Amino acid sequence: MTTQTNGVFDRTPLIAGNWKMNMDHSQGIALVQKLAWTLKDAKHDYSRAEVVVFPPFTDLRSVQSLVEGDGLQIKYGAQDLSDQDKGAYTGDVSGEFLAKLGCSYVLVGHSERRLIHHESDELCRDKVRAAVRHGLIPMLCVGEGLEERQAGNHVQYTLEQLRGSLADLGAGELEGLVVAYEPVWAIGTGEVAGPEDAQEMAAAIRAELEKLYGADFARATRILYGGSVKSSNVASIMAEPDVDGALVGGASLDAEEFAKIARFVQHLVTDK
Ligand SMILES: O=C(CO)COP(=O)(O)O
Repeated sequence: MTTQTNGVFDRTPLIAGNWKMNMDHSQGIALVQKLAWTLKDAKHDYSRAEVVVFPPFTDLRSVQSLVEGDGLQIKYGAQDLSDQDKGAYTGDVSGEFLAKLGCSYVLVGHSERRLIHHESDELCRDKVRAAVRHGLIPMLCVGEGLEERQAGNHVQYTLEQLRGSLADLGAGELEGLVVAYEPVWAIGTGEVAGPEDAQEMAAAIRAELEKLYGADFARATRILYGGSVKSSNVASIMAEPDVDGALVGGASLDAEEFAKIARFVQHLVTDK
């Protein structure tokens, strides 16, 4: 990933849409089609801002057919995966199956999984490992709640999550890793972390990655911000040197708004 730069480093910005539990497969196809058309009309350059969607599992086969059939440059991934490859794990989905569906990425440890499904750092680590085993790029989500933010422990808390979710994994296994910083208090609330908050954490995450895996790894790793990102606030967040993209929830369900976010980012990169 060395095409366009974000600030100082060679990192292609990444705009990702996490649909969460929204959009059945026919709605999902319509959304991807509209997104692709909107970006095409705007002459979006995907090499300057990568665009990825994370539909529900049940949409993935339909999205694959559309993307492959129409030769779209939009990439897609799953919102979760099992830490196991196959067997008696009712309701779970293997990374092997996701790879067969053409997924490029997979979210690991989204706060809604950590909080609602009580996923531990250790489980997230095993999921990261499963993703890598099947050639999927893990997009590891970390971020503090309101309590840690108010107590001023947010950096320490988030870095602990990061270390725990990557424990015992080597740099060689993690090529392409993406980290998404999503403060829980900013998700779906309309509260956005200030650009300086996003930068503070992104820089701390990068410094930690450097400690763990060395400078080259840290420099190459993309760190996204997520939490109430919209076309009206993405520019200021992306202006920060360590923020390489956005993980967008609600606003990614509106093709025009999501395309606008991707377009803004592409322009920022071009103009930097
Ligand atoms: O959780 C998020 C993306 O993964 C953020 O969601 P919102 O953009 O709806 O706040």
